[in-house]
Amino acid sequence: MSRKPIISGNWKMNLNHWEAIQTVQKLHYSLPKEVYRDVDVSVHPPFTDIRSVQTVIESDELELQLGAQHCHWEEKGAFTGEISPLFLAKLDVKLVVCGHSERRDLFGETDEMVNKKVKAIFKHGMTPIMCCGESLEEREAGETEAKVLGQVVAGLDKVKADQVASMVIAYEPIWAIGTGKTATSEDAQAVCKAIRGAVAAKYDAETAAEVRIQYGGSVKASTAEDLMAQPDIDGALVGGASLDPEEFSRIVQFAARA
Ligand SMILES: O=C[C@H](O)COP(=O)(O)O
Repeated sequence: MSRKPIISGNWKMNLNHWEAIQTVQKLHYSLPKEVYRDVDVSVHPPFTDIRSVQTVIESDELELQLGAQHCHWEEKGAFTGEISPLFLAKLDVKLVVCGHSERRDLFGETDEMVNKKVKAIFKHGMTPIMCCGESLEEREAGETEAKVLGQVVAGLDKVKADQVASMVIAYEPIWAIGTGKTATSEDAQAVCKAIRGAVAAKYDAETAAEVRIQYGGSVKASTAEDLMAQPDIDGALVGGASLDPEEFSRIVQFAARA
C-alpha cells in the first residue's frame, strides 16, 4: 500500500487576510505544478483569512487544499467565539486540525472534545488531522507511547474504520514544537510506527496501512528529507516554516520525492 504524503502548513495566529493572499500566491509560484501528483498540500490560515484564501484557490484553480486550525463540534448555537464545521465546509475547507497541543494545553481541549470534533468534521465531509504528542516530562519518564497511543485511541472512539483509513494523524512531540528541536527521524519513526500499530490493534491491518501519519515539530527543509524517508511518516504538519513560502515549498518537494 503506498500512501500519498501530505504536507500541511499550520499558520497558527499569524498573517492577516492580505498577507494570506500574498503568501498563497507566492507558494503557488514556488511549487512546481507536477508536485501535486505525488503529494497533497494544505494550508491552514486563521479563520479571518479563510474566505480570502478560498477565493484565490478557486479563482486561480489551485490544487492547494484549504484547511482550518480548529472548529466546534456543534453546528450552531450559543457558543460565543466558536466556529461551526458547517461554516467551514461551506467555504470548501477540506481538512481541519483538531487536538493540537496548543488547543489542549492553552484552551483545555480534552480527548473527549477531540473525539467529538473528529466525528463532526467527518459528518460535514471534511478530513480531520488529529494531533497527539507527549511533553518533555512524559518523554523523560518513558511515558511517550502510553500518552500518545492513549490520545489516539480516545480520539478515535466510535470512529469507523473507513473514516480512520481516510484521515490524518499528526504526531507532534510538544517539546519539539516551535523550539527548533526536531525529534530525530528514528525517534519520530518509532512513535509513528507505534501509532500505526495501535490503529491496527483497534481496527485492522488494512486500515492501519491506509491512515496517513504526519510528523510535526520544528520541521524545516533541512530536516524534512530524513523525516520523509521514514516508512511510517507520511508527511508533516509544519508551523513556523509554513509562513515562508519558499521554505515550505522546499519541504513539499522533499515529500514529493520521498
Ligand atoms: O502545527 C504545527 C506544529 O505545532 C509545529 O509547529 P513548528 O513547526 O513551528 O514547530
